[in-house]
Amino acid sequence: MFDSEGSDAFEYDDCMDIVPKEVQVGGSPLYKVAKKLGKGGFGQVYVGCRVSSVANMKKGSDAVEVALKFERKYSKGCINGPPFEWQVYNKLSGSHGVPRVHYKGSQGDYYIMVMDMLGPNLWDTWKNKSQTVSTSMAACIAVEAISILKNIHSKGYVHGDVKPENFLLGPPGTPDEKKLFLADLGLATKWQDSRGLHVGYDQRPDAFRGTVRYASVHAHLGRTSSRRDDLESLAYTLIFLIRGSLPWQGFQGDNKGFLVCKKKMATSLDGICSSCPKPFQEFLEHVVNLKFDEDPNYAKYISLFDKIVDSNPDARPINIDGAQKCLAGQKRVQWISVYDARRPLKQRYHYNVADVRVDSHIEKGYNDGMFITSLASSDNLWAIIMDSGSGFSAQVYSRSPYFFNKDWIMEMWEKNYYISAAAGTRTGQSLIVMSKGTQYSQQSYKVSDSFPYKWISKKWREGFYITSMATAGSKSGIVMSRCSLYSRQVVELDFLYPSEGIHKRWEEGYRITAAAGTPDQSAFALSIPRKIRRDQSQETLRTSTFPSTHVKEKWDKNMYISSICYGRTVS
Ligand SMILES: Nc1ncnc2c1ncn2[C@@H]1O[C@H](COP(=O)(O)OP(=O)(O)OP(=O)(O)O)[C@@H](O)[C@H]1O
Repeated sequence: MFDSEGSDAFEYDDCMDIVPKEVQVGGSPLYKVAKKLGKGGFGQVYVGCRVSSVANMKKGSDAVEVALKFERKYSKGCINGPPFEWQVYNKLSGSHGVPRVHYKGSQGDYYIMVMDMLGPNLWDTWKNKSQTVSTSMAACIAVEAISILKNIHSKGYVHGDVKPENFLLGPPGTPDEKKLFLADLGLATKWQDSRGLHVGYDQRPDAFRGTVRYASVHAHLGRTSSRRDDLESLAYTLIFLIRGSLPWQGFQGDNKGFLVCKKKMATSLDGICSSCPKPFQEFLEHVVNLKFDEDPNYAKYISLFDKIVDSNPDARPINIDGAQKCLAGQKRVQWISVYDARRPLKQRYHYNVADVRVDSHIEKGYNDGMFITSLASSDNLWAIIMDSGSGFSAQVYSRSPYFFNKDWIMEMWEKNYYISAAAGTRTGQSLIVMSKGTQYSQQSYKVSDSFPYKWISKKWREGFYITSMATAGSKSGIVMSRCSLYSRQVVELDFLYPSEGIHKRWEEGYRITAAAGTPDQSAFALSIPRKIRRDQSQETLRTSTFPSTHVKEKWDKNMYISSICYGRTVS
């Protein structure tokens, strides 16, 4: 496990380590030491067969066959007493995806752990399966491994040596044979101190711990381990299992670590992931961009593999219960609607509106003295909110196959109309509404592949405020206007609904003034209005279907939709 490239790189002299023939430690029954199961940098693992029982044996620790992990006293990892791994197992043993340790103690020259007997590791499985695993198997390993790392991380630890050899399946022929475990906690470290704070960052370029082939670039560079490193190693593990190799294999000699690191840094993500299905590259992309102390979004990573994990549980080669639990508490919500307290007004909503019906709904609203105030799109159908309280004096709109049809917008700007609402469909069409009577004096918009925070900041400095936001697929369209409506503005952006952020902002006097959602992000512009209205209350609602009954209940309380967006957000 220490500075090794992979299990194929190990060489041992079996005669050097003669483990006892029988073991009894820490009040355990007596075990006969049988077949060797595996061997790593420090430890050797054998099957132990129970030959006696002890009084009051706890359930689970009465197994007839166990795994015995031997570590030589005074070896590198045990200079100051029992291996550090023991302490980590005290915290993690038996929790989701971690083998259970029943007894531990020393005997003769060894520290010995008695643990659940498990099945083959993923390295052996990979070797026996013509050195590649199916996409379906890799996807199941991915999601379940992410949930196991989430569990280990939630207890304050980083595993530190994520690789195929350390993932074990349950024993063949038992109900656990499709269950995944992550063993070998010998290189675990704490990322969280006893007060729950993140450990401090440091870098010691000479201090490498881990396995060269799967180590994160940060680990190569000697940076303090944090959760991102386990996830990066997991990404390399998965890619290795699918492709059968990684681009930095084959270096030899004293300088190997350095050369591997250099190659890792120089190889593009496309190059590392070539011939892997897209979710694996997306996963790698997410995790290599994690900051030292950033909270990984495990649920989000798991959902990247949604499309390639078999929907039929029986067809899955690995059990993914842990991953599903991880997502279970994560209610998927689609609609986010924002309500403002207003003086009574007439408001109307239309949802699931197909293109052909857009004109008739809008015309009817215009005839009844209403203007469009918010727009959204779900599954290429439109949601249109119209009301009588907009203050607009005239309005035009345009549906187009492009996300923001520049020519039409320029033409309408010339005529003193300003964009007052916009929405885009998953496939890139847009519906743009421009109005007169908006209180805007100048306007600018930007369409981009990622949220254009830099551009927004620049525009803020020039006196513009976000006045509309829309998305089309993963593209964002942000409209900013010079106006005297607000005195300050901020943006809350999250993979989830940024509940905490929004509540904090509300307390500071901000109100949501624009919202947009993509399949994996939601964005809110929150502003402090210049004119303080008497009742400034605001509420948000997240629902999986269009909130038609809720809207009516809100109207009864004089709360009216002020923004609405649709995005597959997770809360
Ligand atoms: N509980 C278990 N049941 C079955 N096999 C096991 C068990 N624990 C470990 N093994 C086998 O023994 C191998 C080495 O175990 P482990 O990784 O714990 O030892 P190590 O010396 O710390 O190894 P490394 O050098 O890889 O860190 C594993 O890859 C696995 O094949």
